[in-house]
Parts: sequence; C-alpha cells; structure tokens
Amino acid sequence: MTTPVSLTSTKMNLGLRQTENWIDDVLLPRANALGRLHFCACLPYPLLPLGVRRFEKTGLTTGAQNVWCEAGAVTGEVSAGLLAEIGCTHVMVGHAERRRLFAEDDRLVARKARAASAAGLTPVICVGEQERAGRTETVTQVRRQASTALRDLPAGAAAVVLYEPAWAIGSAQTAEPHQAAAVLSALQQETPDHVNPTLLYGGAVTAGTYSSLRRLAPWDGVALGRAAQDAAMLDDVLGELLEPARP
Ligand SMILES: O=C(CO)COP(=O)(O)O
Repeated sequence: MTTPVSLTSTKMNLGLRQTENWIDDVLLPRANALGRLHFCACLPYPLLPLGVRRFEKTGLTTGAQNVWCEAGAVTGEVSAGLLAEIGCTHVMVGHAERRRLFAEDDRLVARKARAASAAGLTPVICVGEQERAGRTETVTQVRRQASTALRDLPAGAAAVVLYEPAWAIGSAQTAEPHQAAAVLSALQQETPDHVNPTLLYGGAVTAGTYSSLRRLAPWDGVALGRAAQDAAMLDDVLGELLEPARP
C-alpha cells in the first residue's frame, strides 16, 4: 500500500505573522509525518520565500496558489519560471474560487498547467462542479476540465488532479463517496497515456473523509483546507492517512 499524498492551501486566510506561527507551531512539529505524505503548503505569493526558507530540509515543500502562463510584460502577474527560481515545487491552477471570481476557463487553466510543467513545477489542476449536481453532470464537467488540462502536458510530466466540488469547499459536507468514486473513475479514463497524475480529493476534508472515499475508490490522498490549520484536526487526519492497515 503506497502512502497517501496531501497538500494544503491557506488561500488568503493567514497574514505574515499568522503564517509564521502556523508553520512553526503546527507544521514543523509534525514535519516527519507531513514529509511522508509529500506535503506541500500552497501560500500567497508574498509568503512563498518564507515557506521555502522554513521548509528547507524538512521534507515539506512550498507551492503557489496561482501563476500566469508566460513571462514578460504582464503587470501584476507571476511567471512559472519565477516560482521555480524561488524554490516552489507546485502551483495550483484552476481552483474553484478562481474559476468563479476570475472567470478562469478550461483553456486558460490548461495554459497555466503547461507553463508550470515547462518550468519544472508540478501543476495541481483543480477540477470540480460549481453547483451541486447529479452524477452524470458532475462527471461530464470534471472530464472536460481534466482532459483539457492534461492533454497538452509534456510526456511524463508530474501532475496532480485535485477534485474539489466548489459547493463542498468551506462547507460542512464532503462529496458523497459513491459519486466521488464515479468522478475518480472518469478521471482515470480521461487521463491520457503520456501522463500519470496523482488524484486527490478536497473539500471539507476532516478525519474519516479519506477512509470513506478510499473504501470505494483508489484515491491517492486528500487536500486539506481548514483541517490543516487546526493542530488537533491535523493530528486526526495525519493519524488516519498514515495508519498502516488501510482497507
Ligand atoms: O479549498 C480547499 C482547499 O483548496 C478546501 O477547503 P476546506 O477543506 O476548508 O473546505
């Protein structure tokens, strides 16, 4: 049984001091466990050097929450090359909040994923339905989002596909495990032969989420939001992800 993979994004929820405290008091004391999960913390742009410095030699890595597709004269944006140069390993593309607030569509998300990959970063391609929907509609949306982003990645490129239903993010409810299993199966079918992405679930993850999803489908891990910011919740999730005998 391979060890699951996990990551988190602090979104815009923590300032500089809060991020320092969270890294020092919550993440670093758990660096061994988090390192086993290849844990990546996706931070706002100005806090990326802080993450890179603090995580040096810990097994944890730093990711960005967004990127622009090209370098050059694009005021206010940040290129994949710069993210790689400062030490990021991952970058999220197409998070539901960006699709909703900034009208990011599948083609733009695909360009961002390609740029990330070309710079040596692992794109975390976020997919998921904006509104709660039935299985057929959900699977159709997710298939389209994932295939558009994956098909132009170079052969052998590292990639994560993160299924996060927008309605579950920040809520108390995760996706229903059978429906999530149908999504995972569609993602596997939609993955082109030349890439082998890690497939994660996110959205209202707490202790128990991974086990109930994994019972029905071979998810590679989970992305954490609120659960990574609370030491007790994080301990519970880590205990579950790292327990030796999972079904
Ligand atoms: O959006 C998320 C992570 O990117 C999920 O957040 P929550 O786990 O807090 O719902």
